[in-house]
Amino acid sequence: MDVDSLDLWLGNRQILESVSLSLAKGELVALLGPNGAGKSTLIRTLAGELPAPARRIHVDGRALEQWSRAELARHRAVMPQKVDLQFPMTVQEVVALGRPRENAAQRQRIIRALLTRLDIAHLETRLVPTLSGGEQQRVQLARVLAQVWGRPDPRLLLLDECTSALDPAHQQQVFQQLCQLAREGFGLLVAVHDLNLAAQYADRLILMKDGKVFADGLPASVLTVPNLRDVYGLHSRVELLPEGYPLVIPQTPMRSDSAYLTRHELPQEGLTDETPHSIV
Ligand SMILES: Nc1ncnc2c1ncn2[C@@H]1O[C@H](COP(=O)(O)OP(=O)(O)OP(=O)(O)O)[C@@H](O)[C@H]1O
Repeated sequence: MDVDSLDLWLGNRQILESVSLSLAKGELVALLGPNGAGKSTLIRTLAGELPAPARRIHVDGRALEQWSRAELARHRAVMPQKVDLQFPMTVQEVVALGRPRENAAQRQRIIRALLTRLDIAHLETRLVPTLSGGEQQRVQLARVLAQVWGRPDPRLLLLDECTSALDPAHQQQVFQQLCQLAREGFGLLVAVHDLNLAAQYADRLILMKDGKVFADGLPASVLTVPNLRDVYGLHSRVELLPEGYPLVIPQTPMRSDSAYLTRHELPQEGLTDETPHSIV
């Protein structure tokens, strides 16, 4: 997938400005940036869900607007940030939604494989609305993966915060699966807030700010102290681990907003009337 100088307006607001990026097969790219930077909007635009100007987005060399909805549905899968399922459907039924026209035996094989990969095989017959937030997130990921599983190229996955509700062990497990998918030839663009998870697993990071690409490159070149200060307004320490990727240790938000206090500056006796509300 290639994006060339993409602008996007919603109503009278410009949300994306001159965004250019590429995503190759076999590549896991993490999309980073503060709240409101434009990550979800970019993912929805690349997915064909928001109307983009013509010839700005190419999938496998062909302009996005030349793909039919059915073609796109077969070749890319999208996991939105929020999936709120209220219907009393089982895990198996929800994952099967990702593969509606497959013959029953093959569909069952795919579902089993995905449930095992995402550590939810034991939940197969449970009703999804009764699951925990993290369990539901893994079910939705399995449903999304079912759409593209075993299908021919191009296989593109656009995932918007697919691990935000997961405990650290399951975050690691899901990202290991995403790396495995990249090795199998998928191209993955994954919006994520966890900088260290992104640094650990992504081949490349794209850091957004105010609807623009601020930095795009290897984790160690993107997750730098100045970049984190300029994009997030965050003081941080960054250490290069022996494993070869950076570790970000967030410190405090910038002092320009005097409402923030470091832990050592917090009042010893609990909150007082003088304590800024923003630390409550
Ligand atoms: N339909 C819309 N109309 C107007 N503005 C919108 C619309 N959808 C999103 N926005 C705005 O676009 C900006 C980018 O939103 P977006 O959801 O893409 O950010 P994000 O980087 O995914 O944020 P987060 O990390 O909080 O999920 C925000 O300022 C948001 O308020």
